[in-house]
Parts: sequence; C-alpha cells; structure tokens
Amino acid sequence: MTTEVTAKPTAAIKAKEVATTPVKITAEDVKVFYGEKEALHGITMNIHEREIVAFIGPSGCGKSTFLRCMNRMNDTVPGAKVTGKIHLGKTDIYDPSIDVVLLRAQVGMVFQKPNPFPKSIYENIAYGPRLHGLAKNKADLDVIVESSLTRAGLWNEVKDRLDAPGTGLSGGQQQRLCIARAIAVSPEVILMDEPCSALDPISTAHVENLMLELKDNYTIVIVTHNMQQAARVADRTAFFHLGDLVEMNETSQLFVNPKEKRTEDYVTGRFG
Ligand SMILES: Nc1ncnc2c1ncn2[C@@H]1O[C@H](COP(=O)(O)OP(=O)(O)OP(=O)(O)O)[C@@H](O)[C@H]1O
Repeated sequence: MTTEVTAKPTAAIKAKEVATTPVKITAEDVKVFYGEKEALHGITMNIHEREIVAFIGPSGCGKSTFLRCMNRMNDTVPGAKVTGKIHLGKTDIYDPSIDVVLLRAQVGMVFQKPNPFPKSIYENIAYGPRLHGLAKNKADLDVIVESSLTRAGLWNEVKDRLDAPGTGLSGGQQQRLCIARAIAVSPEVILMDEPCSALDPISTAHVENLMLELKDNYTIVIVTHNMQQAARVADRTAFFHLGDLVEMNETSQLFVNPKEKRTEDYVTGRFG
C-alpha cells in the first residue's frame, strides 16, 4: 500500500527502545462530557516513560479534549465532566486529594499559540520554580533559568537580554520560551497542543529537534494536524475519530500498515 507519509527509520528504532520503559500514564475508559454531549467515548491507553506519542485525527475528534484530561485542564472548562481513570505512575490524578497546581507542574502544557507571561524572559522561567519552592535563593533561580533556557535551545539567543519582555521574542523563540517555562518546574510529562501550528518551518524544525532531545528525560504527548510531524517525532501515534481511539501503534506501523480502515482512509488523505 502506498501512503503519503513515511516515518523515518529512527522513529521505528526509538519505538522499539520505548517498549522497555515503564508505563508513565494509564488511561482507562476515559469519557468526557460537555454538558449532555459525550465528546470522548471511553479512551483506554498507556503512555510510556521517555516516549513521544502523537495524537492525530480530523478536527473535532477529541484529541485536545483527551490531552487536557491528562493534567486536568478540563476542570477549568465550565460544564465539562470527566469519568474513568487516569494514573500518573501510581497516582490517580482525579482523586479529590490531588493538588492540581502541583499536577500541572508535573504534567506541563505547551499551547498552540505561544503564551509567555507579560514579564521579562527571566521572570517567565523563574515564576514557576519560585511558586513551587524549587529554589532557595536567587543563585538557585539563576541556575534553573539558565539550564531551562539551555535545554530549550534558547539560552544563546537570549542570555544578553534576560530582562527584556518575553513577548518581544519571535514566535518560534516565544514557543521555546514556553517550553523552557514548562521544563523549569521539572515536569515528568509535557503535553503539547499543536505547538508548531503558529510557527514557520525553521522554528518548527527547532521545536521538533527540541522534542527529540527532551524525550531522553521526559514523556511527551503532542496533538498535531501535521502527519509528517507525527512521522518525524513520534515513537507511537494514536488516531482518533469522532471521540474514539481507533488505533494506536508504532508510528511507522500506523502510517505504513494501518490495521483499521478508518486509519487507512485518514492517513492516505481520503478524509479529514
Ligand atoms: N469547551 C467546550 N464546550 C463544548 N464542546 C466542546 C468544548 N471543547 C471541545 N468541545 C467539543 O468536543 C469535541 C472534541 O473537541 P476537541 O477540541 O477535543 O477536538 P480536536 O480533535 O482537538 O479538534 P481540533 O483538531 O479542531 O483542535 C468537538 O465536538 C468539540 O466541539
């Protein structure tokens, strides 16, 4: 069968390595209701440590809704209700005793549109660690700021203007700043909701390379409309359709040898 998208061999090799890492997130029969409407019909999946998982599927199929379940961002949506179970490691993240502020530091999020705080570059990074008590003093904070910006591949571009507003950076730099901000609080998982859709191809390449580097230390879940992007970065890809998880497999398998007809139709561009 011919497909438009072929995963790079490296993605397949990485997927094999991934099978040996422990499970990081377990979702069991997760349903989401917006008022009376059931938007997700019972999603069950495991996501492993240090893997990149991509969610693909046509608009409105529930990718972002499910992503938001993993750090309880749907709690902030009026009328939204989540049922089922999601565990981060052994922790039931929907247990009433969970501190959601802490959870959202452990499971950080990067949005479609870069959203730096209206503060300096330094403060964008320092805010979270200060809030969560991760630094004892200014010297500690300086170290966190530098290491987060370095890991996000932005340090050299901004080290001479840390007091300048974060909003003054280019779109691609702002997105890397937002990734640095997520990293600064030592998350375990980073959720990315179409992180490159507002970026030019060069900035997109920067962010994709960054994801591949970050995966040595973090679990990354990315929603993307761009199947080539899923093929370039994701170890495994999940295809959603009309609120269902249709198929999840190693990215190369999902694109080249889909098991389900709906997946095949989507990845070959027959709908969506
Ligand atoms: N805040 C909300 N209130 C009511 N319905 C919502 C809300 N957010 C999403 N929905 C509905 O839930 C369903 C899934 O939406 P969701 O945004 O998760 O899909 P998606 O696959 O991420 O779409 P896209 O690719 O367009 O971002 C859609 O029918 C959408 O209209």
